[in-house]
Amino acid sequence: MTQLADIGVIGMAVMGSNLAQNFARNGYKVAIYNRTYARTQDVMEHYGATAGFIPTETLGDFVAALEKPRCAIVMVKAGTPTDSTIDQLCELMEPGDIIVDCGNSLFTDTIRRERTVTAKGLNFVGCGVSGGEEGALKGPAIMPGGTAESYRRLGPMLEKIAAKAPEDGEPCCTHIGTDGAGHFVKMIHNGIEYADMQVISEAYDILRKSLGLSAPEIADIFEEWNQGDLDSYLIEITVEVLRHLDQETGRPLVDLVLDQAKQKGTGTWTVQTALDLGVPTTGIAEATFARGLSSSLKQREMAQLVCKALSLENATHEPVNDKAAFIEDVRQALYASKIVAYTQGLNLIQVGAKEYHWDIDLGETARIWRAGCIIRARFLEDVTRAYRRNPELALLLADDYFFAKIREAMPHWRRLVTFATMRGIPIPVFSSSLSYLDGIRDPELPANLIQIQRDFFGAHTYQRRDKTGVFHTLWSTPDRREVVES
Ligand SMILES: NC(=O)C1=CN([C@@H]2O[C@H](COP(=O)(O)OP(=O)(O)OC[C@H]3O[C@@H](n4cnc5c(N)ncnc54)[C@H](OP(=O)(O)O)[C@@H]3O)[C@@H](O)[C@H]2O)C=CC1
Ligand SMILES: O=C(CO)[C@H](O)[C@H](O)COP(=O)(O)O
Repeated sequence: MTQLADIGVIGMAVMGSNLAQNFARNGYKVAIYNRTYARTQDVMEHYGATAGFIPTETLGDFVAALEKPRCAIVMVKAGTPTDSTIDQLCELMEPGDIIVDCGNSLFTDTIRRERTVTAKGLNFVGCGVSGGEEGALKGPAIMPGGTAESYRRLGPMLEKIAAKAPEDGEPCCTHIGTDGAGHFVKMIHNGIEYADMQVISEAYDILRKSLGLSAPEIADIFEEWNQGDLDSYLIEITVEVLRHLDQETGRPLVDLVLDQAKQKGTGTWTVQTALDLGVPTTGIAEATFARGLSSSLKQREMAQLVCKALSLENATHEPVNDKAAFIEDVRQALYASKIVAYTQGLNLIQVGAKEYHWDIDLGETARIWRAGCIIRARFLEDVTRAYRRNPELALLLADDYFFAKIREAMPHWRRLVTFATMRGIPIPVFSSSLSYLDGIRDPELPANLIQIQRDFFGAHTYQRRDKTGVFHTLWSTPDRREVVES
């Protein structure tokens, strides 16, 4: 009798085919399926011989090829394609089987899908996977949601294919929480990814515009930074990218790439969720808006024309006297802004967990981000330690270790933000992160004025510093008497 598959993967594009190979390399028999069969054939042609796959042409064949209780991973385009694949699977699978969505699904979709699928007696796990093409193949960071029971069955397989942290060899996979928790955490991982990429880009921009450095020269600086606190996958690939020369022109490829950043949506979802939950996630928001600004072609064209006509294109040109000190200012601003982005992202996870009743362990979350995923960094070992010291830590930057780092960065950061502002170099995340810090530490924000303006035009009431209660001033009466609201 033909051996049945331990697990199946649907979707043979980059992520699904690599994930399937990863399972096979780890000793699992894997059934594979793709809507367009040619893609499955292509995978078989390239990897079939070594991988021990069971190729299937129809979803019915795919389901029939799985050992019971069946475990089917869906790795297709997020949104409607994922819905239709899950709907078709529900028709073919049996109670007790598990459908695992490993795509970048919106967590609220996952909550909805889990309800629908479990109502049919099947199990559903929304599972975040990060690491891109290479991670899927060699070991991604895996963020599964769903029930503890599903994790008992699925967890060992996922932990086996997950990345292992270099510090202790632990798998970068943990049961994040019920229903949409895994996709929620993956979404915020991506939001932090946006902020991390933006701060690296701001550093690159300042270095080229202020010091006139070439891409390979900036790569040398980043390579040095990668030996210290900033050691991370994103800095590492930036070094490679900045050194890469276009084969046709011999020029750095980065200089030839259009400055218009695209996005698939996870950053936007993070910001929308942050707004819904009222969590200030300014670094991620500015990073997302910066991508939007770069792609606002008509507006950019108009602004460039107007500024030229008004001779406003050049702000002051403060010279850089001490190049080494300046580069250190940039490094410190990058590091401090990164601490702020993580502070905000992790705060959003805390608030989301409360709202959606998930028991999310932030130390565990940081632990599984240490390897495999796009934001992997030495830094995450320090974040893990901070939450191990205090699992309830409400503000990462208030942890002793990170606060000391912020304190050290502060003069460099302020100097750099001032310099870039005077020079007219856009630094949306460097500057908004500094403002966030200045705001969150300020015992006297101007929100008192906003409250009283709201009371003036809308009778929205206010509270007072000097006594308890809720108050309203009768602004439209001649004596403007204050009344106590019940
Ligand atoms: N690329 C990355 O770095 C990462 C991607 N992800 C997520 O993983 C998932 C897969 O990503 P990726 O490998 O890049 O592939 P894509 O997101 O480009 O999706 C392509 C796959 O989806 C299938 N598909 C598209 N529409 C349908 C449909 N209507 N019904 C059934 N199948 C359909 C395609 O099948 P067909 O060949 O027939 O068109 C193909 O297998 C996505 O959800 C993505 O967001 C997660 C982490 C990282
Ligand atoms: O999930 C990922 C990595 O973790 C993907 O690479 C993600 O699609 C990248 O997002 P965007 O296309 O919006 O930049």
